[in-house]
This record gives sequence, structure tokens and C-alpha cells, in this order.
Amino acid sequence: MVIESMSNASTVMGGVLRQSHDSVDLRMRRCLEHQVSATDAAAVLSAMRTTVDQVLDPGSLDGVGFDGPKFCSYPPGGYFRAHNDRSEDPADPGVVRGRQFSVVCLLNDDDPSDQLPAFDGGVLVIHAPLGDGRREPRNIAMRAGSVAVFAADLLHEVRPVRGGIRYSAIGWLFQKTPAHQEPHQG
Ligand SMILES: O=C(O)CCC(=O)C(=O)O
Ligand SMILES: [Fe+2]
Repeated sequence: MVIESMSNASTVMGGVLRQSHDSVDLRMRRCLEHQVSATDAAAVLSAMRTTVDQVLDPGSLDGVGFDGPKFCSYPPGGYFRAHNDRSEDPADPGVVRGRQFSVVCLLNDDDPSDQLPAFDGGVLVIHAPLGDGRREPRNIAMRAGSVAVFAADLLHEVRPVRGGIRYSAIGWLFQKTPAHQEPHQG
């Protein structure tokens, strides 16, 4: 299963994209990215596709490509501070500037009674704009296998993990442009 192969996979510290360079910035993000097999990636991708097809109307997927999924683990003390996934920086790749939707699949949860490793904390929070300049934090309730789809320009964060390891996968639906037909690597 995916978590098992993530545990055996090679990892790098999760970076933050700036001017088309991924760099580790522990003020923003503390987690690991894992290389998993194509078979494991395909299983998660298919769960993501199922939800995307349920929640988005097919017309909104014209000319849209998928980048990912990326597999991340958040150890105790791990987090991803408030950010949005769509870059406005012309120096960044088109697949990142063109992100329309973020798709998150949570791979485990806080339930100690199943076979999966459990974690505490690590809630995905969306800071929804109220329209008057204020934002309201909304905890996204997810279980292992839940898929969340949200607009890539919405502010969101992963709250610090208090115990155990939180495993998740993330991908993005991006608007293809003639110059940027293919997802970049990494
Ligand atoms: O793991 C998650 O719930 C979301 C991670 C995230 O926001 C990101 O990788 O951009
Ligand atoms: Fe994000």
C-alpha cells in the first residue's frame, strides 16, 4: 500500500517554489517528499480523478492538464504554513502559474483502530474569503482516502502535526498554454 512504499522510498525535504527554484524554507514548510512507484501513484491518481469528475463540471476541464501527484509526509512538528498554490510570478513555470485546482488525497488519519499509522493535528485549513476583505478559517474534515478539491488560488495551510506522521498526496489541474503543454518535473 502507498504508505508502506512511501516509508521505503527515497525522500527530499519539501521545498517552496520561488522564481522557478524549489528551495527549502522551514518558515513555510516542513515535510518530506517521497518518490513512489508508478503503480502506487496510479492508484492515488485514480482516486483523485474520481473525485474531480464528481465535483467539477466536464466543461471546466477543457484544455486542462494534471501535474502530480506528489507524495508528502509531515512528521511530528511538520506543517505547511498559509500559502496558495498558484504562482503569479512570471519567472515560474506555466504549470504552476496556470494552476486552477489543487487536489489533495489524505492517505491516513487520526483513527488508531485501523491498520494505518495514525497522526494528531495536521488539519488542512482553508482560509475562505468572506467577500469583505476578511477570511474565515475552515477545517477540512478528511479521513484516510478522502480527496479534497479546491481553487488553487485559495489560501490554505496544513496545521502542525502533533504526533505520528501525516501522509498525503497532492496534484494540480492546470490550464495548458501552447508554450506549457507538459508538467515540469519536481
Ligand atoms: O497535504 C495537504 O493537505 C496539502 C499540502 C499543500 O498544500 C501543498 O503541497 O501545496
Ligand atoms: Fe498547497
